[in-house]
Amino acid sequence: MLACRGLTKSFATPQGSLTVLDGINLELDHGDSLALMGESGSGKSTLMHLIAGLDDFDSGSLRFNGRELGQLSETAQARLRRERIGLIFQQFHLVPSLDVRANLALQARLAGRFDDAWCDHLLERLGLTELTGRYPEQLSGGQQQRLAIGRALAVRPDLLLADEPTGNLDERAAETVLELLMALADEHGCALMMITHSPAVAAPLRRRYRLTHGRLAEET
Ligand SMILES: Nc1ncnc2c1ncn2[C@@H]1O[C@H](COP(=O)(O)OP(=O)(O)OP(=O)(O)O)[C@@H](O)[C@H]1O
Repeated sequence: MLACRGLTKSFATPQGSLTVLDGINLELDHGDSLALMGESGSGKSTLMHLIAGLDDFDSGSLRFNGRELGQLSETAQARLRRERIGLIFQQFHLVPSLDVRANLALQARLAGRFDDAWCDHLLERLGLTELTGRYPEQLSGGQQQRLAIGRALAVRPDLLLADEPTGNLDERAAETVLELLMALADEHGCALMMITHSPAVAAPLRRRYRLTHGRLAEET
């Protein structure tokens, strides 16, 4: 479903060009799950941003569902990503003026993929049914992150990208959120790529990769 080949990315800095990704090869299939680990500054978020289309790569190839992203128009790329990729960040990025149900449905509505029954199912699975009329500020951190997971899944994506999704949560809330994230990705058959610093968080995922000096290596 996702195939990166020889992806490179450098940033211009006052000290000169900084090569962050130096030939990344990676494949991810439906139902697969992968932890992306590495020191702070090793390029984990940069790689995720390239896959999500939040930034451009310098060279290499990025194929998603059999299509070379670089060959699609900006609009087609944006549509593909809006419809097929769900993003979850450490900060929840919920809309303060929308209640739980409206936040959950937001991306799916924008992508033209809203399904009432699927949203109800997600609310139920995420333990948010009783809270549907509340606003984000009336939720705990764990509840907010569960809602952000629901929003990403509401679109029925092929790929979920999660950047330290439990980084802002205490241990107990983190555990619940992770279990739900993995269970729902599994039930829905979508691939999951998760950035984490924690070996314990990475352990249940099918594969673990480490970024070092711009290169990606699988941990055995
Ligand atoms: N827009 C930018 N301009 C210049 N340098 C950048 C830019 N974005 C990221 N970098 C640099 O690229 C490197 C990789 O950053 P990135 O955020 O991908 O690391 P990370 O592995 O996700 O780190 P962390 O675990 O701390 O979140 C860092 O040295 C960072 O300073």
